[in-house]
Amino acid sequence: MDETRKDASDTRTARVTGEEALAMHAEGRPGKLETRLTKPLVTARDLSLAYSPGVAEPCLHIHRDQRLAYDYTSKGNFVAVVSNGTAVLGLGNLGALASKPVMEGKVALFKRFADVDGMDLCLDTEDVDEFVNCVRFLGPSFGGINLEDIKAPECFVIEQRLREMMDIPVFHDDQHGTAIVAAAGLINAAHLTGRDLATTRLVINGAGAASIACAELLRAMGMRPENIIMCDTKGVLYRGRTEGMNQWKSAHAVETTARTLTQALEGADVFFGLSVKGALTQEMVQAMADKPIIFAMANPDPEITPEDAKAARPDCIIATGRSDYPNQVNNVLGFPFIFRGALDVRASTINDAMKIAAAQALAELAREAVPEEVARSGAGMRLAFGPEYIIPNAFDPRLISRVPVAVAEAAVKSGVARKPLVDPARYARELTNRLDEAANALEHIHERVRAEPKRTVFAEGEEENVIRAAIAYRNGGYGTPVLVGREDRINATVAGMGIRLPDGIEIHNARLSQDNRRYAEYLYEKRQRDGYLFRDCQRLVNQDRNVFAACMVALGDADAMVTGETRSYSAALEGVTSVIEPEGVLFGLTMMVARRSGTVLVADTAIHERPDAPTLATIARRAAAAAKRLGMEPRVAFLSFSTFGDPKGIIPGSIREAVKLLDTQGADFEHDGEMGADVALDPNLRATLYPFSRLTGPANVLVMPGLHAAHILTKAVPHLTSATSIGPVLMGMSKPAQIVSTGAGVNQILDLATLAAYQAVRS
Ligand SMILES: NC(=O)C1=CN([C@@H]2O[C@H](COP(=O)(O)OP(=O)(O)OC[C@H]3O[C@@H](n4cnc5c(N)ncnc54)[C@H](OP(=O)(O)O)[C@@H]3O)[C@@H](O)[C@H]2O)C=CC1
Ligand SMILES: CC(=O)C(=O)O
Ligand SMILES: [Mg+2]
Repeated sequence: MDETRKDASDTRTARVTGEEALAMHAEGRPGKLETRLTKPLVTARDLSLAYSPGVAEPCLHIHRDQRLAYDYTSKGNFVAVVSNGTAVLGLGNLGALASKPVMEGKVALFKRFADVDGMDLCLDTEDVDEFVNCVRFLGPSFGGINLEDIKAPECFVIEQRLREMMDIPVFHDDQHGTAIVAAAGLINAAHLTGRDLATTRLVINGAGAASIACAELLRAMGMRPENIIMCDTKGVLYRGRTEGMNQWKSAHAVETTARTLTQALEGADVFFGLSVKGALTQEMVQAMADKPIIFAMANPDPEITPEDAKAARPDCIIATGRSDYPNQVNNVLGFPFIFRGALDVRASTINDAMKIAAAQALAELAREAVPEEVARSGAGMRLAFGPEYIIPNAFDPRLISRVPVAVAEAAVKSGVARKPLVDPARYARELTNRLDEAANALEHIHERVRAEPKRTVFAEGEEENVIRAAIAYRNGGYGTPVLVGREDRINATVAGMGIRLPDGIEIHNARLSQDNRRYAEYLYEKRQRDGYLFRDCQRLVNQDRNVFAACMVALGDADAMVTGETRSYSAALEGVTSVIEPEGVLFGLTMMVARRSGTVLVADTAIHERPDAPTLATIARRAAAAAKRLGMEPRVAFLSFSTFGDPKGIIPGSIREAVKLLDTQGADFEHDGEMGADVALDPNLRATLYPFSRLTGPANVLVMPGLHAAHILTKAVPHLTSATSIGPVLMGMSKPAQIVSTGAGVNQILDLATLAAYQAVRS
């Protein structure tokens, strides 16, 4: 993995270091997965229902009718990701155990992008019979089998035999997922360069799982076999070659005089790299036809970098398998959505019709006008159909409603669905609801900042977590971090971390800064009638890093700031607001990202201990506006201990007044209250007890009656559930400044630094 350098010509985004990747995997509960219960198991009654004796009922019903397993168990939404680690990405045979991070990652992607549950199974055998038996006997637990990173040619035999034996979809992702996504990209790249697939000349480097499947799918889509030349470690697969061959390679051997990749590429239209890092040279690229199409898909490092390919041939279209370059041709765009569609119609298999439908849906999506929230996310990328955007971005919210529908319809038409697809339009709507728009929006916020990088001050620059966050900020392409602190202290901390401070991070020592006088004068001008003498201002600028950092932002020497790790929230806020004034009502907005109920915004989580009615109404309006910016349709609930007058109390009075104020102001978003949190979040409860309530779904903006309740809710929930809490994000400052909670970790600091930078992008 490339480490830390980033220069102006580097168009890559979201870069991470190996150290960061290790830290992420080790943090908290190691790995990326855990099991979550979908039913309560609290009381003896729960136990009697979920386990003995109650569990006997579904067992007996399933015994009588196997199809009922889909009604009474997780089978229908559960996919096994199975590998023996013989071809882990492009890293080679790392063995079963070392493949586990990738397999956990695939399960995570299934969940994140298509709400498919999964389990990684790393099988410690290279024996085909053992592998096949192991998987076939596990079949009853799963609705589908996703084979992953098993090397050729064993993968072909394993998949074929399992498909014959099992009545659920068995899909080797590296073969078919890759082929589907690469085919979609090629359809569009050929269109852009005026090529007809029937006459296009393709060279594939690699003759393993992914390569053979790509060649087969492209043949099925109209490419001529003689126009596809495949190479492996021994060179071209030509007719008559005997060395290093097998029956799958032989099926793709062609009549040609070319013997090496270099010779094969002379005049070729397209290169597919499904081999190893660095296999394609600039000289080879220069020998290709006009407007060459280069898909360097080896992971984690491509056959050629986009920078090198573009330098050799500025007219090329280049794609890689990575998330940090434009045009990611990676099976992540395929397997989550293909299984989603297959599972939803209980397909017995994933056939060619379903694969082609998926490829076409992907290709068509890239050609459509890009919705605003996706278009504005481009970091140096042109997110309009063209050479830099031939395939949708993995975070495109339209993928979930398009690809599974195409796959499910193809399954029904080709006769492999065991459940009808009654109303495709309704199915598409249900699919959209499976995706958490707000969680997606966070990625778009990050992308937006990458597109307009900002100079952000990290006020507590001597702290290790702050330094780590600043490095991640810089490596992520969000802009230039400025650490406030003493250079020798910062360097000592960095040395203690066992790393070097990368270029592109600035250090400003508040005590020695040449700007101090300017900052002190600015502060004096502002505060002279609030009891501050000039020397007080000088002392504050010299000694209080929050004041110094805030002056940098206020005077335009930086775009945004983040602080708070070492000070109490109120102390940090006092320092910052002595320089940067609030605009209107200042409040804290916390984003609770919960898988089950979606994202919920909570306000005010930072400032007002007991907000009055006008303040509550303003907070609600501004929180609703923030929800809209995140792509949510706001449903605002004013929370209380009482619901619509029962029981009575003082606080509900001011809440009711706030609701009335919004009504008289003609607020253009759903709002209601006062109500308990359960009533707000459970529309069924509301429908039964309070049918007059005006909210049309679960509340997604919770306006809290006071700081006590807000603080307790947002601090307790992440510990009690799997929800993630981001914030409080300070809303209503006249310049972008964010304050983390005392003792915040690297990710929290980075999150708020990025959000501060985003506020700078928008202002
Ligand atoms: N972007 C994406 O979505 C995907 C990318 N890939 C990438 O494709 C690559 C191959 O994966 P997969 O097919 O599963 O693995 P396999 O092990 O099945 O196949 C690897 C193939 O690469 C060939 N190869 C290795 N080194 C070279 C070289 N220097 N020159 C030419 N050929 C070479 C091997 O040749 P030989 O037969 O002679 O040993 C073999 O045919 C990996 O880098 C992987 O990350 C895979 C799936 C998806
Ligand atoms: C993306 C993937 O599956 C691979 O590189 O193996
Ligand atoms: Mg793979």
